[in-house]
Amino acid sequence: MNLDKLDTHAFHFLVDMLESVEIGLVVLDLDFQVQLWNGFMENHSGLTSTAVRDQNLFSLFPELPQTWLRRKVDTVVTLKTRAFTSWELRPYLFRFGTSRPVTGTEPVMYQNLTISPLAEPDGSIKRVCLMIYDVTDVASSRLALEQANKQLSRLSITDNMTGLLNRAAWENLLDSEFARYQRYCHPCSLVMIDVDNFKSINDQYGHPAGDEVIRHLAATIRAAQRRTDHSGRYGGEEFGIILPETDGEGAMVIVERLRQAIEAAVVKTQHIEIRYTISAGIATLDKTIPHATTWLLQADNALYAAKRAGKNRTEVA
Ligand SMILES: Nc1nc2c(ncn2[C@@H]2O[C@H](COP(=O)(O)OP(=O)(O)OP(=O)(O)O)[C@@H](O)[C@H]2O)c(=O)[nH]1
Repeated sequence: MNLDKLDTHAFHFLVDMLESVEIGLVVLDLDFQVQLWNGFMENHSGLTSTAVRDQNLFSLFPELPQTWLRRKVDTVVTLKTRAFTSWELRPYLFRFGTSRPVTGTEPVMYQNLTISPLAEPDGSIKRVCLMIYDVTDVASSRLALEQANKQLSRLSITDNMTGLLNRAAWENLLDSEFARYQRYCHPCSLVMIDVDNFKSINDQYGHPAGDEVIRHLAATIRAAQRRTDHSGRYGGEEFGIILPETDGEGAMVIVERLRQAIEAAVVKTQHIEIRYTISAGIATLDKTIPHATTWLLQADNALYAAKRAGKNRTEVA
């Protein structure tokens, strides 16, 4: 655009456009005194251009990231080039509200920011222009998509009925804990748990009541475990718990506490009260176990030994 040839009329509607454009425009001198503040900035900050004129930006907005913005502006002035920051790196510069909040986040306007050097006729830089773009819509759909993807990946590793890990996800962790033992030799125990006489619970009270028992056991396991333990639903009424940093004795204490809690519990469902018990098998890793599947087989064998020995008990491989 050739500014020399601009008549007063053209100048007037150019200023009008700057005032009404849906982008925030702020001109600052090198001491961060505000020289220009357009309509977008007035509307969203609630401060008129007269009120901010010649005021220091950081006094007006003490919450601005001062060190960061000064460094950015320094680079723009020194290199005489534009700088750009996307909302993904810094969600916003000015904390403005929005009428279109992003689901699950606070209602702030997401912003992209461009900082441009404004050259004087002699080529020197004495001012910069901040351009603030409202990208809340873009951010909103991107964040919603990310949330949906996160939920999908959570669903793909979760057992629907119990909320514990499903078999595939749990077996992956079994493999990783086995590999970790090979490298660091920290103690690690595996527990397999099965509801006793579950078929007769189903037969006597019905399948939905059987499901309640499965959910009850899962909730009791979840409540008993440490954050570092990994529990999963291995099959119908069979569960596995991996106990990192736990030797055989430690595992026995944990499992016996769980077994006794289950023995003492009552599952109340549709006016019936169900009591049930569990059997458990423990296998603690040692150097003779060649593979994760062998480890699992040992815990399973211990579990069936517990069943054969009369149920409602824990056996060690
Ligand atoms: N309600 C319900 N039952 C299930 C589910 N998955 C498997 N089952 C049932 O669980 C029962 C398992 O029975 P069995 O493997 O014979 O074992 P059990 O009766 O528990 O006997 P022991 O293991 O020897 O104590 C079968 O009747 C399956 O139909 C489920 O998700 N919900």
